[in-house]
Amino acid sequence: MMAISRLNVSSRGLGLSNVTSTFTSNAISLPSCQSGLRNLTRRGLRTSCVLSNAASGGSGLGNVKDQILPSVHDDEDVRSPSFRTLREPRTVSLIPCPMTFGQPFTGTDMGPELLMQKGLPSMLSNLGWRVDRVPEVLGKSPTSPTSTPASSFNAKNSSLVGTGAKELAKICYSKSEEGRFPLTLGGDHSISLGSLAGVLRSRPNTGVIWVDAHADLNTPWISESGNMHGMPVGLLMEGMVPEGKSVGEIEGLNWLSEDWKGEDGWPAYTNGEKPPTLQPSSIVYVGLRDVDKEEREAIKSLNIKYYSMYDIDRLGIGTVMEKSVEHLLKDDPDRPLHLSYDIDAVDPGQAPATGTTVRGGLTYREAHFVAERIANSGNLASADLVELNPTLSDETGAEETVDLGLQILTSMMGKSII
Ligand SMILES: NC(=[NH2+])NCCC[C@H](N)C(=O)O
Repeated sequence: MMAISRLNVSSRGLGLSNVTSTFTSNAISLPSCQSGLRNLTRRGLRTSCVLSNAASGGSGLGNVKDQILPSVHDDEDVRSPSFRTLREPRTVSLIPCPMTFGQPFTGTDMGPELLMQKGLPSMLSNLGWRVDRVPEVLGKSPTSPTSTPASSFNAKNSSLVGTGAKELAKICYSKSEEGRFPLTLGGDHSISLGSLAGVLRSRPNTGVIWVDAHADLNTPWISESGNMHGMPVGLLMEGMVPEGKSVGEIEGLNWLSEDWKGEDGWPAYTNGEKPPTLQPSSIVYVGLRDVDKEEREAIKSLNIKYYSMYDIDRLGIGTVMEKSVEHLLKDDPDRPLHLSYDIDAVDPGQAPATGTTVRGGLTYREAHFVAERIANSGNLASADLVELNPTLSDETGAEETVDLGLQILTSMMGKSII
């Protein structure tokens, strides 16, 4: 036990620069991972290479592989994901959302296609899901950032982000209404403004698990960067908008204002309905390690539940996830849950291909466990996986990150070891 936890802690210490440069030199001079292993072992990084074999689907070292098997347990078994808040037959709506205007890098739009090409739809059907493939959500006009006037708010590309999020919100809303599981593939994390708003409109009592290195609790009134991938939680969270201001006045976000007139797929708020919001008690953060000053203050003053990397080191991921699930389900065991998974929650050693890497993240197994435990709650009803950007790492790192994304997705959708 001691040995395992020490190994975890030390693998957190492998910084992006270390790991990436090791892979970079291997990628150029050594074609196979077997050769990579020799180099890595010399540097004492054997774990990382075993992971890269696992990620590449089992080729290479002996029996290291990742199998996609649905659970064989019966409903009584606590390990058996039942997705019981959904309508039968259990259907996942797979929503590719390659939108990237919430942060500065291009390349985040490649995530959905890579995940699809690598077989996500058939993996999901092997897990027992009916798969409803939704056409790409790209957002409508304005079509290019150059045609967009600069936002008068500290929210870069807000018209593009907001219009795109509205399109996604419509889809997540209608799929949730049909009792399906909206599974959104980003794109940067600003898309979750849309997925979460859509899901919350249909299922207002949804509880949220936000797995991320960052809190994404900014608003244009407090953000240091103005990047909207740092704002999806803040824009929906009750208590984050200053007195006398409203999210609906931001360009592109009028669909979140109380006097929204309504359009096809996103009706006006009538009969006392309010625009979707998230209560501070309805979210749990897991994996935080890079939180802006104002976000920290908001987390404390709103009493938002969080488990930072410090807490994960202290308590272990098992306890952290028990407490997270218990926090969200204590008052309503039948509450639907939404899992928003930013790949940058994972340590850059295992997930280098993303835009805002922060050292000291979740290990490979912790990254899986988070998804497995939420699936096993039986309450998971919607999810996002965001911020894969294969252009921000060498080829090996890109492939490992996409493969890890696929494994996290299949874990949250019910893949089980036994
Ligand atoms: N989803 C993300 N990667 N978010 C990063 C946010 C970083 C920083 N807190 C910001 O607001 O700019």
